[in-house]
Amino acid sequence: MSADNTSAYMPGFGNDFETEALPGTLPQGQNSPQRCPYGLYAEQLSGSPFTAPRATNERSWLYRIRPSVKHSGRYKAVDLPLWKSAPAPFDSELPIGQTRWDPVPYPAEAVDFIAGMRTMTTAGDVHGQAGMASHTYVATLDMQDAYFFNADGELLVVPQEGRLRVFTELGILDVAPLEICVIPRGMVFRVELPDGRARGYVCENYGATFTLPDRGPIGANCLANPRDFKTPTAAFEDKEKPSTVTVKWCGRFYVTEIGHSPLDVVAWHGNYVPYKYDLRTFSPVGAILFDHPDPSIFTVLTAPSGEPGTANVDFVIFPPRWMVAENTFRPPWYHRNIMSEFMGLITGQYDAKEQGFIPGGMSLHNMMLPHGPDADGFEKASRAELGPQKLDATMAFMFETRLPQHLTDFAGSLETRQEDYIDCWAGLKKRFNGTPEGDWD
Ligand SMILES: O=C(O)Cc1cc(O)ccc1O
Ligand SMILES: [Fe+2]
Repeated sequence: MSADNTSAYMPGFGNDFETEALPGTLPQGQNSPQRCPYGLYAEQLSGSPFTAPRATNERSWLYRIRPSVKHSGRYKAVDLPLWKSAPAPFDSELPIGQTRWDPVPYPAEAVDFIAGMRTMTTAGDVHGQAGMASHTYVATLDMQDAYFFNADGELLVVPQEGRLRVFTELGILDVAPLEICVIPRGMVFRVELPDGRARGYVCENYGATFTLPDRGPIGANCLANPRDFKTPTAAFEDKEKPSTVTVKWCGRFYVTEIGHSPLDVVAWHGNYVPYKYDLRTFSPVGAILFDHPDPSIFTVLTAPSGEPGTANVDFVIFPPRWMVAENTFRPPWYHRNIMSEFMGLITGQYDAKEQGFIPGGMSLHNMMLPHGPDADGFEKASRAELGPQKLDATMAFMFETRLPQHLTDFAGSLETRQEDYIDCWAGLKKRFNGTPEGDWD
């Protein structure tokens, strides 16, 4: 392990960072000296094509004890049947419809962060590097001498219960509920569970990497500010022990056995990096006179597709905030959406669904399927006396993609699926009675 096995961070989003766990390990003024300091090997990890425009060009230079070819032997196929990849249309026999689940229970057998991954939805095509998958994870076992990397996309991890200690090639991320982290495509890592068990959500993004949304007329501040993103300083393991490296590659899994830790990067520089972000540092902007804006104002990170304004996937949150709009139905309006909305609740209550959507739970409102506040929510919001009101101690989020999200068989047959979810709208009455006031009795 590096010096003292603690995590430390550098602020900024998309920066060109440099960091060394031992002084004097980074070559200066060049990337590939004839011999690197300390006898380290130089290696480039590219997250974009070499020729990508400067604004989207991502790569890091890693100075490591062994080159990555030594962390990869012969691969053999392994099965992780609950981690699914697109295309998997109609993996579930369930007809289309609004869907909601209570939290996935912890399994009886001990599983680590990788074996504990359960795919709920898939969208797009992993082979075409477009689309995403929504997962929930339930983990009870540390990855000790077990390592993993995902060639299929970056992983945006949203802890809901229990902290995660994510050892990556570039350093250590300590992540707690109400924080998130992003692990880049191809980066080796392992996850420990300081609280013994952990549950949360993962967005696997097959497409272009997450970036900060443009703010337009909002200006240079608010929403997610770049300095609140934290990238770890270099940390390494110099560990000679029988170990496994599992790889996800085009939807399949392979394992290779090696005799040492692959987390052996002593120093690195570059902009292809893991990072974490505290959702409490998001500065929401909203309606300060009337009406309910589109939820895109709460976008933390967006992964663009090739089409302007049309995200491969957006990561959107619904954080604590003041509601002040006058003469306004304040919860989300009823709507149908070309994009597909997978939601989770980290803590508290969500204003459109005060009952039934519980922390650790999930919902899916797919392409063009109607949804909005439940009958109780509509009733309450339509009659509420409208003073300034704080929505407090709450944090919901959404993975919203331009592509339809297909349910997995696991999601469709999960025992915590609420078969009666649709009934939450049953009590919505006809109020139209031919008079301008309508019928509010
Ligand atoms: O469906 C949802 O609850 C998410 C959502 C919230 C909102 O404020 C507006 C639109 C929207 O899809
Ligand atoms: Fe919605």
